Amino acid sequence: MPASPSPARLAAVDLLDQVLAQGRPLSEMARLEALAPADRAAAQRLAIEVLRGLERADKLLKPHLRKAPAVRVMNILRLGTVELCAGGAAHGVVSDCVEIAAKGKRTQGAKGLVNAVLRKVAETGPEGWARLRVPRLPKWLRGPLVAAWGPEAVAAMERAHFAGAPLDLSMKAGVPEGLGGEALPTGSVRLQDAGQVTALPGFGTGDWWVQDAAAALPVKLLGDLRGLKVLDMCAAPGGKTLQLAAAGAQVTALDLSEARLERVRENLARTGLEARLIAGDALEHGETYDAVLLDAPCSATGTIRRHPDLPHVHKGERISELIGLQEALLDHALRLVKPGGRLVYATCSLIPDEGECQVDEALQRHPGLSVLRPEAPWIEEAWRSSEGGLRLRPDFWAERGGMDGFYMAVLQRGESVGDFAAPAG
Ligand SMILES: C[S@@+](CC[C@H](N)C(=O)[O-])C[C@H]1O[C@@H](n2cnc3c(N)ncnc32)[C@H](O)[C@@H]1O
Repeated sequence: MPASPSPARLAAVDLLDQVLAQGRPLSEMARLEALAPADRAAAQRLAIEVLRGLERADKLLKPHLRKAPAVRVMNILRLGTVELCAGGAAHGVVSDCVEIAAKGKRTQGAKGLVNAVLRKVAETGPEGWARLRVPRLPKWLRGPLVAAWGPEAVAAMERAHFAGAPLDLSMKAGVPEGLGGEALPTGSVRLQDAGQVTALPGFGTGDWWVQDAAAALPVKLLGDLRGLKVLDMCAAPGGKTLQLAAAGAQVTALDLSEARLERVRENLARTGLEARLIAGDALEHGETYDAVLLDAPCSATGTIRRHPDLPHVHKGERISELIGLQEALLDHALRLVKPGGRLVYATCSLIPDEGECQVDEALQRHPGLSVLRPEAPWIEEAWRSSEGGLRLRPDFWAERGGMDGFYMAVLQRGESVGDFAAPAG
């Protein structure tokens, strides 16, 4: 009887098929639910490592393949190559990959190929790996980013994507005993090799939540929120809702997706924080607030170091539609904030059309609108952009382990923006 391959490796190949053959993101992982938590975490980690190193793996495999094999066979080979080049024990990796091929009707015939190719990769691959260039972003994204930030900055971003990301946590109050990690100047706690998140001190007691250090900054720009009525206009999965609630605001968390809002509900329950939840289209919401946070839907290109599947799942086809939605949401958010109140506009995008340009254009559309210069000891001058916002990039804080790409600006409305006429009925 053939030996069973490791469940984590088998699931990692399924995940790679899902992303690279079906164009579905890693976050849709229904099939992983049957796995033990440690195997699920290992499968995700392996799939992420392969996606980060995909360009190198394909270059190393090419000389050993006379013609391109079926996608699943290629994904088995990619997994084996990345593991071997990261120092994985050749015997275990090769025999597991052969067993994964043996398990599938359409891959059984490629068992011999998998065995022969991975044995060759085991001999010379690890040395060749280090000589290959840092994997590049796909053309649809690289072009606009080079135009915006220049070739050197984009090369630095690619190095940050390839290096991956540490785990950043936002604290509800103090840091729980035994958590360890580095206290970042912006207030987050950073763990370099965290392992299983649910096993860390303070998870069960809801003392913190996972949130990239850059993603934690837009809420900080809203200032003192104690007792204020605040709208989180695009709230799910809720990292910023938790921050707003922990800062003492009376929070309304709104999101179009009922399913994603469920994640906000779970996060509130775990942390013991409170917010009013509304599922619906923010463009139809008509209440006014002391402050509004608009963390708008976007290309999410700032999160590629955590989500290397993203450039394979999206090819930029939705960006112009997203830019239109951001503009409509920003105009509407201005009507929902009381005159004199603050609105923070944010996106986890590296594309200026979704950040700097949105604010520039809003200033032209609304003569009563101003951008407030954010002031805080943790703000670095290099982060400031000309229209008054903050631009964060994955290549910043390189010595500390980077940060997600983000854009954020604090807007203050005057009287002339115009109020929202709630739909009748
Ligand atoms: C960038 S995510 C928000 C992340 C969230 N603020 C956090 O920190 O966890 C954008 C969210 O906008 C929601 N969304 C998209 N269009 C919307 C609309 N018209 N009204 C309300 N929410 C919308 C999406 O469902 C998605 O959850």
